[in-house]
Amino acid sequence: MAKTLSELRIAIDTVDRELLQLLNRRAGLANEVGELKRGEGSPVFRPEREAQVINGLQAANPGPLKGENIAHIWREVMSACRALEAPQRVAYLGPHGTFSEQAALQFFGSSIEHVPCSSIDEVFRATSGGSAQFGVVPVENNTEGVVTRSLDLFLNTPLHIVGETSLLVRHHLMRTTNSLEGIEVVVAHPQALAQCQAWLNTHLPNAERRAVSSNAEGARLAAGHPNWAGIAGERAAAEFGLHIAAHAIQDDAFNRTRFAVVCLPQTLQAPEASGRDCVSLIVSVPNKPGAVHDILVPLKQHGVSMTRFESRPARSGQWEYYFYIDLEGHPAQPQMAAALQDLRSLCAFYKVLGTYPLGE
Ligand SMILES: O=C(O)C(=O)C[C@]1(C(=O)O)C=C[C@@H](O)C=C1
Repeated sequence: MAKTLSELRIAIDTVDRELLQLLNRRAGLANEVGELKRGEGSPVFRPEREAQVINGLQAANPGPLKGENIAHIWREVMSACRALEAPQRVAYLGPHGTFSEQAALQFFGSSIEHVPCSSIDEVFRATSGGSAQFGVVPVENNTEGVVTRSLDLFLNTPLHIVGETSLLVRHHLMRTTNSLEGIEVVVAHPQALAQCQAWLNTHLPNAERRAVSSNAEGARLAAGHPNWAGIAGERAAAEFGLHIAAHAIQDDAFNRTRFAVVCLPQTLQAPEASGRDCVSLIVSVPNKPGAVHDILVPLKQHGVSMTRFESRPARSGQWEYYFYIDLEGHPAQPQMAAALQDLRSLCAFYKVLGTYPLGE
């Protein structure tokens, strides 16, 4: 005979008590790991280990929970265990409610100390100056392209990339009421204004578009001006007590933004191989015919895949460029090590920005 609701709830309560015991046993082990690491002076956060834990559990998952549920649950479990070892301070483009904050929480889980910053430059400064151990910065959007400020700051920073994560970005129009009537000004980050331009042209063609430092800042301003509207994520609407007057107004339904996680090499050296890794480089080549083609040759020869190739002007006044390259693999693999060695010998400038596990 099928179980009654109260019988099922009693069974769930029993399982929850078992989970509670097991989770605390896990936390106790993490505490021991923490002591061991303090003794050795080794880093608390080990992204390759966390990636291996999640990949391993997803592979072993018999269901009915989905693989993505497993990733969410264990990211939170490991976040709590990590915080027991030592609290991790994470800088991002604030204030509270931004997509950058959401990306930081998606990557590190919720057991972190928040360091909201007023600009991308400030995230780099806070992280290289030590007021945060890690920084989370946007690098690329699939509709608007690269976030040029982040790429330019990567060039001279002592920080390196130790992880990445990407978010499906849904922009909502928010204000003090839930109608579109009487909106005179739309305030948001320039990237959000650009990502919603077709919708704005159709629905609010006469509203002024005003760029501010973050979408959450736009939402904060909209909360104080009845004729203004902000464009931001759901968290910002909740944070500033705004109504969503129009949902998901981004022009591309699959609007994704990729974020890089950065830190000083003394906080965390390049993560070891996780099995699904990426190497990010910045290079420049001598200004001669065929030089860009030449740097691709070692990749082909050693069978290394390139997943990204961006250029930024070198600002030398000579039409020279820096190339931002992502390669799939890890320098511990002989073919990657050989490709990097050959590539380096062809470059006028060569900087490894980071080696890290591939993100979601
Ligand atoms: O294995 C470790 O090094 C741990 O510190 C444990 C643990 C975990 O909870 O599994 C926590 C933090 C690290 O980032 C990786 C994994």
